Amino acid sequence: METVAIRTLDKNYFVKVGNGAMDGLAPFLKENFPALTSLLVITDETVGRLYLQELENRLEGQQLHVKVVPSGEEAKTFDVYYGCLSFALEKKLDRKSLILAFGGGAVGDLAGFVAATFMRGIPFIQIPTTILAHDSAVGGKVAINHPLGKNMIGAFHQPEAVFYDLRYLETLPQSERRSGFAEAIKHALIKDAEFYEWLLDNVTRLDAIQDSILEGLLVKGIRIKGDIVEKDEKELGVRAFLNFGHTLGHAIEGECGYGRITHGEAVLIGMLFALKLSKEILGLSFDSSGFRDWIEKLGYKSAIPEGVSADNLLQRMKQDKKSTGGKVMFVLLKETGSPVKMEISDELLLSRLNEFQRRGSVSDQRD
Ligand SMILES: NC(=O)c1ccc[n+]([C@@H]2O[C@H](COP(=O)([O-])OP(=O)(O)OC[C@H]3O[C@@H](n4cnc5c(N)ncnc54)[C@H](O)[C@@H]3O)[C@@H](O)[C@H]2O)c1
Ligand SMILES: O=C(O)C(=O)C[C@@H](O)[C@H](O)[C@H](O)COP(=O)(O)O
Ligand SMILES: [Zn+2]
Repeated sequence: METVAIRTLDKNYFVKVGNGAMDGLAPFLKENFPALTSLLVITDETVGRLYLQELENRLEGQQLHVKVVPSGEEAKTFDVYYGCLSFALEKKLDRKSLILAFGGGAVGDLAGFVAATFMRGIPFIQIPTTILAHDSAVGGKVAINHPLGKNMIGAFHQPEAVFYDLRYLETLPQSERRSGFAEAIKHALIKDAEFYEWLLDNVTRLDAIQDSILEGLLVKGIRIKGDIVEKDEKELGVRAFLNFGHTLGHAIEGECGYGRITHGEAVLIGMLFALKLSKEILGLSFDSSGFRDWIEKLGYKSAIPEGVSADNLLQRMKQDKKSTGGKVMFVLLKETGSPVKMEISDELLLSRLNEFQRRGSVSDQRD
């Protein structure tokens, strides 16, 4: 079991990571929230079916309400968000209530945004249940989607604590393991070349990452994310580096329809594209073939999904949160572990996107 401390201007909290992390939840509540009036668990249908009873047992004696939302990106809609607020009002939550976000990143983002806005902000705790959520549960970005853009309606609202019990990950489907691992690759690429090499050597199958390795790589990712968030909580500078691969990734998610492609898979395609731009523009020295062979073996798609238009992607990227005045900003790498944010012209983007699309599959994209 590891404990990672996160210190932001807004809040100091810890992330408990490991098998059995959840044993700390009830004592934490007792010690830190003695005047708690009620708890609202927000979870999704899948996680609820698998683990809600266990959570309820842990919280026996508490005034507990449960809101079950649809699984996946469907949870991050305005209607679901509004439904959660109505439920909280009907159940008479107050400012001494606390929300438990019990699920993957979609539930965490939704529940965190409910907590950020209910009565102008009440506390919440993240209880992540996916690999991806080693990223999403830390750092306080909470949001729902708009048809015109990913996470466009949101806030910064740090959790009181994160209890990351890795036993939950045992039931994760392969596609979700793959999605989550993409954010670990991102953390390595933006911050730690050695960690990236270690991942290349040690992670060769996503269905069989040994427990000891899994915990280590998730903790490493959390530390990388935590360090960046501590320096720049509200994304005025270096936090944008955590967006590596997301400029195109979010555009792909929007164009495909939220939930049709997982967040991690879209971000991985975005990282491939950003690596390509980094080589061309910044002379990044990087073994693309090795990278492609590796992600191919892990089962990632490496091409923009068919039928998605480069023009539409460009329009979406112009509305990205990093972009201003319609100028598209990309996170690129000077070297592995050394990101920079830079403006890329519409002309260059369109031409490289068209090229990237034409080349199709991963094995055709060797450059
Ligand atoms: N706030 C942030 O900093 C941040 C960072 C990265 C990603 N995100 C957001 O996170 C979301 C993606 O998160 P995610 O990949 O965790 O997705 P998710 O929450 O949609 O979960 C993926 C799927 O796995 C199921 N699931 C969850 N836990 C499970 C378990 N233990 N066993 C079996 N099934 C389980 C869910 O029901 C869902 O169907 C995206 O909306 C993305 O934008 C946010
Ligand atoms: O925490 C951050 O900052 C990130 O960028 C992490 C990303 O992995 C995550 O997908 C985040 O939600 C994207 O943020 P956005 O501001 O581009 O919506
Ligand atoms: Zn992400």
